[in-house]
Amino acid sequence: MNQSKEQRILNFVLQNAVRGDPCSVVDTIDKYCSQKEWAMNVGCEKGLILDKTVEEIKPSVVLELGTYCGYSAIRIARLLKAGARLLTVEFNPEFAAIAKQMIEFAGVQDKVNILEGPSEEIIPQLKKKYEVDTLDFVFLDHWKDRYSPDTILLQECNLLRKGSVLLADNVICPGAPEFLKYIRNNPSFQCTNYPAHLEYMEVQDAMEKAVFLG
Ligand SMILES: O=C(NCCCCc1cc2cnccc2s1)c1cc(-c2ccc(F)cc2)cc(O)c1O
Ligand SMILES: [Mg+2]
Repeated sequence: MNQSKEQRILNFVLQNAVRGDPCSVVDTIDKYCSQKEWAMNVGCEKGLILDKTVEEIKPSVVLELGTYCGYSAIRIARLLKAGARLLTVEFNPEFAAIAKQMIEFAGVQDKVNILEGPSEEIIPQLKKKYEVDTLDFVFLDHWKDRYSPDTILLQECNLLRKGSVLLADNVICPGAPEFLKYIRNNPSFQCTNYPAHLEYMEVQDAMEKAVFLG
């Protein structure tokens, strides 16, 4: 049975990156996906916006929606302080299995917990099952039409506190128009747009940051 693209990316990392070195894993994925096969990692340009946001917040508890191969989970986890943790949610079991191996190879597995399932099921479990009080940072990178319902769900589950930061990928390409409409018209959020390019392409994209005002 021939390999999936995600398996080929993982194999390239296992053969070319440095075990235990998250930066080399991130750079190796970017090298493969810019030179050989495009894949929907947040990439290096938007990855820098993600890095700066994490460095600014210094979060203790992070939620990522949309793990894929683990690229952004590794980017985030490498910047987390001792004791901080990342919960990352993936819907596709194959992707979750690839991400687990990628995260372990990078050596950040002690900071990362991969949760398998749809966001609308997982989010309501975060407090009781995953012992979350509130979330300091949420990276939205899953189904684009789930961004606004899941932002509402996070509020309903009392998972946001004054100052919680949401960062959404792809608000231009593929686009999340309903989310932008919702979040920019909501007085409980202070929004900032960060124009960028679609990963590995010369196509316009952007990230949207939204700070919850409580
Ligand atoms: O779809 C994208 N990401 C979402 C994958 C959703 C799977 C999940 C659903 C779900 C539900 N619940 C919990 C966890 C999860 S994970 C995506 C797509 C493009 C893209 C694709 C073609 C193209 F021509 C131009 C851009 C670029 C990107 O950066 C992306 O992130
Ligand atoms: Mg994305």
